[in-house]
Amino acid sequence: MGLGDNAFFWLNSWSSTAGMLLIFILWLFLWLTRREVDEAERRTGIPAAGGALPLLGHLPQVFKLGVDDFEKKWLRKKKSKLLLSWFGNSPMITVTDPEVLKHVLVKEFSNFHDRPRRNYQMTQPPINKGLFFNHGDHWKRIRTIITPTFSTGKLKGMNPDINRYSENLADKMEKLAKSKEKVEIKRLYEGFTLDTISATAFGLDVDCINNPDGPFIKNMRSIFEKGIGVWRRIFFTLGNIFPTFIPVVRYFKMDYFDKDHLDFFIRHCQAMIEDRKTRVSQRKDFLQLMVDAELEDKSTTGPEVCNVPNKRLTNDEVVAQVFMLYLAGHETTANTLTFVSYELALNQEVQDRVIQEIQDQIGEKEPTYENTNKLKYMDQVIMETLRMFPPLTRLYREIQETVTIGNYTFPKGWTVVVPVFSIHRDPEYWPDPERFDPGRFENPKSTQNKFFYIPFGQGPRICLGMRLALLELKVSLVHVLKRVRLVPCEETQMSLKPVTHKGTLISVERPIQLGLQLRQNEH
Ligand code: HEM
Repeated sequence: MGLGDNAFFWLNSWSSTAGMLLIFILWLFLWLTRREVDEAERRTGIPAAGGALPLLGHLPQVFKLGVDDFEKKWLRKKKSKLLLSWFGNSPMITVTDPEVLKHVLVKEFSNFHDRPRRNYQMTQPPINKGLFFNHGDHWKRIRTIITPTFSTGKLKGMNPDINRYSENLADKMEKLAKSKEKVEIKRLYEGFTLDTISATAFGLDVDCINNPDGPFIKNMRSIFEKGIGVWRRIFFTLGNIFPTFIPVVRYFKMDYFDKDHLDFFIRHCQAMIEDRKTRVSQRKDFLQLMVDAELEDKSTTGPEVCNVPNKRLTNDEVVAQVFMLYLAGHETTANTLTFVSYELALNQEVQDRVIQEIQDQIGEKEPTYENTNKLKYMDQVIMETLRMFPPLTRLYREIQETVTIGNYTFPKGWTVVVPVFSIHRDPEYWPDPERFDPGRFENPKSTQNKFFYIPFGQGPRICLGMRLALLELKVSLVHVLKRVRLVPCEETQMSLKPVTHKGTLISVERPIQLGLQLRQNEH
């Protein structure tokens, strides 16, 4: 054997040894992962999805199937209503059992009161002081302070603003109907919800429907519509999957929202707060109510002492709450109006009944908080739409302390996922779930406190703006349906498969287009 042969022999045997070592390491990792999964199943009493990979967990399956189908596949396979899975190295417990959900969202609330802390950790101040991101005593204090700003009396005070912008919306739709233009319906509703939230939050008259290029509203649109860009998306995904990556996101001051546009909003909001503090204002918008709440009790210590039930909000906290109202109240309501309109266009007999009810109950009067309460069938239509298209498709909770519910153990620090969209389309609770049928809600009690219907969440962390949203939805629909009939056009998809895997908010692949017909020609 020559020198070259020798080298070849060593190289050959080195590479086969390295290969063996690699296989062994891979096997070891797989074995350790398998052991971790077995141990987690044993500890929690909850079956785990198969095929977990080292480091990645079930991510490859989630990317391949979409998160809802991934969960459905394994829940079915394991014949279970709870499922364990790993997103990277974050353990998740998916819960679809209404009985267990009752405990998670209400009965054992003290153990599940927060959304995962990574949401808060990956959002920069002051925006992370908003109610949605807040946790523990901070959340409790802020929720207590701002809840009265959504009282029945305050909502009634906002009714005239909602009517004004609904009227604008109906005018615009009437014009479009006259010119026989088909419309991308969500664009209109987004303008309407931005107008309404600007008026109710700030007292700002932006008239986004007719004047979409005003500086403030252009800025708000940019915050919500610009998207977060590739790099930020990568950083956030990594932070979500590997919590150890969160300090990197924080170090680079990565924010979910575009910094320049956000700074514009913060400056604007702070100037308005200063103005409201120095001038007596008659306005009863959210900004004023929050500034008043801050001034109500000057005797208490600073808000940093979170377990003191004081009623003071700092300027930063007021800014964060107002921003959050935009964030939580804009897209959710616009989406719901879009899907209601889509279903009414496709189900003309339902639309006829809603129109008849408006005529019977409201007639030529202005829609108000009181008289819209009489629109029982419209309620059913809205409820059924929220069943089929819940704007928030998933809820998340972080487990505070290890707790046992029935036969299951929920370990501290793990995340509970509530797949609202899947629960709302589960045939066990909703026969023929793909069919739009407002009749399901004929008896409103049939779904009250039932944890298989949770479009606004449930328990102490339920949507704070629920009643405002319902008022906005009903008042605007009254104005619109008095003037125009919603009809399908050539571009309207006859069946809609919502997208639920691109984040928590529901969306559709292609924008929904509808036709509009003047109602005055109907008689
Ligand atoms: C149809 C419209 C809406 C739907 C379906 C909706 C749904 C939801 C859901 C599912 C949650 C999470 C609940 C949970 O985690 O248990 C939530 C939270 C919240 N929503 Fe809404 N929402 C809507 C409109 C609004 C509006 C108009 C506002 C205010 C202007 C608002 C303000 C909030 C706030 C502040 C939270 C956070 C509550 C907390 O963490 O304590 N929402 N909403």
